[in-house]
Amino acid sequence: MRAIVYGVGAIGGAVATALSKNGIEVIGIARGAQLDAIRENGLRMRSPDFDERVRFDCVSDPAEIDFREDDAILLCMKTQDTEAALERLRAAGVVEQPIFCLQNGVENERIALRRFPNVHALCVMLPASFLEPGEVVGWCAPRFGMFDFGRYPSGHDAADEALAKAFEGSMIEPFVADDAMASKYGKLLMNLSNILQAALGREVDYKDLSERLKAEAIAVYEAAGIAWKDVSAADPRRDALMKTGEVPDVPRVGGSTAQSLARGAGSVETDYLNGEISLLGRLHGVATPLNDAMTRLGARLARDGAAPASLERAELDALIAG
Ligand SMILES: NC(=O)C1=CN([C@@H]2O[C@H](COP(=O)(O)OP(=O)(O)OC[C@H]3O[C@@H](n4cnc5c(N)ncnc54)[C@H](OP(=O)(O)O)[C@@H]3O)[C@@H](O)[C@H]2O)C=CC1
Ligand SMILES: CC(C)(CO)C(=O)C(=O)O
Repeated sequence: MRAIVYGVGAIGGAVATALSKNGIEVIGIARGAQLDAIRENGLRMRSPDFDERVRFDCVSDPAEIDFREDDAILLCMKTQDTEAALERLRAAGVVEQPIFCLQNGVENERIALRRFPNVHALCVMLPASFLEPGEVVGWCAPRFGMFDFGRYPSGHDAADEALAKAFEGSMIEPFVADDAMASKYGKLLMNLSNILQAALGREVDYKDLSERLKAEAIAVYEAAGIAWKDVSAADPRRDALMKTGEVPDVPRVGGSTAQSLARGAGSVETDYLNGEISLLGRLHGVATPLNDAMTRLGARLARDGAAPASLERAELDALIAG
């Protein structure tokens, strides 16, 4: 198998590192300063017990790749960038190769399945940061993280087995699962708080709001008949594989949404996180006022170019009350 890692940020960087170090051929697709840095010096990946620079081929567009039958395409960009990326894959002649969605939320698989027949869902349990070109940090050890994956919408096939083999013994633990989407719906419950952390910062207590966001989502799942699995800290697999630690001289800004704000990316993924709950709520007649408010807040913070932790808790409470 050859891995095409499309979007070499926090997750793509960790994946490219784990696979390259495991002897798998990797081609990254990156852009901007990240592409320049990787081409010049490779990618530095750090975690609480890991600090290495890996080198792998990196291109700026799928058109530069001579695609092969044994390629696995790993989508590692934010959801708002998926459609444009898939169009570039289509233009490059990709048709049958398996496309794995290593992304939060549950919409990427649907976006991909409109265009490609062979789509796989992958639940990413791997907290990582990408803040400087050429550098990615993972926050867990002894593994960077673990993945549940299988064919979309359910089941698994030879492509999943091949990807599991590629990760076997690597810094990322693979789990082939017939119900990977249940893990992804479970993961979405965690990601509903991304926007709270991005707006308020890591030091502020927002547990009460997290619980309310989750309660709305679970009510929506019940109304929609959606199955979900708990992949949070309560997942016993985490004990042996994923202990959160410190990385010397690297401050932790926060999750993927906070990092988008910190990098001034100009967009956040909130429409596909809290917005997914709003969408499902509207489709199934369940009110989701807090997720609605958080979706609006995400759009506002991105529009304003806000920094992470730019809102006081009292301001947020007023905004929710309003
Ligand atoms: N970070 C984390 O801890 C976790 C993230 N996730 C999920 O993983 C997914 C990826 O997140 P994350 O790695 O944090 O995101 P990042 O923003 O760190 O990385 C995505 C990278 O893809 C690049 N990219 C986007 N579109 C293209 C394109 N068309 N061509 C080339 N490069 C492109 C982006 O470039 P640019 O910066 O120029 O936009 C960026 O470098 C998201 O769905 C996220 O929610 C899941 C679990 C944990
Ligand atoms: C759960 C969490 C917060 C881990 O970093 C994540 O998935 C993200 O950052 O989007």
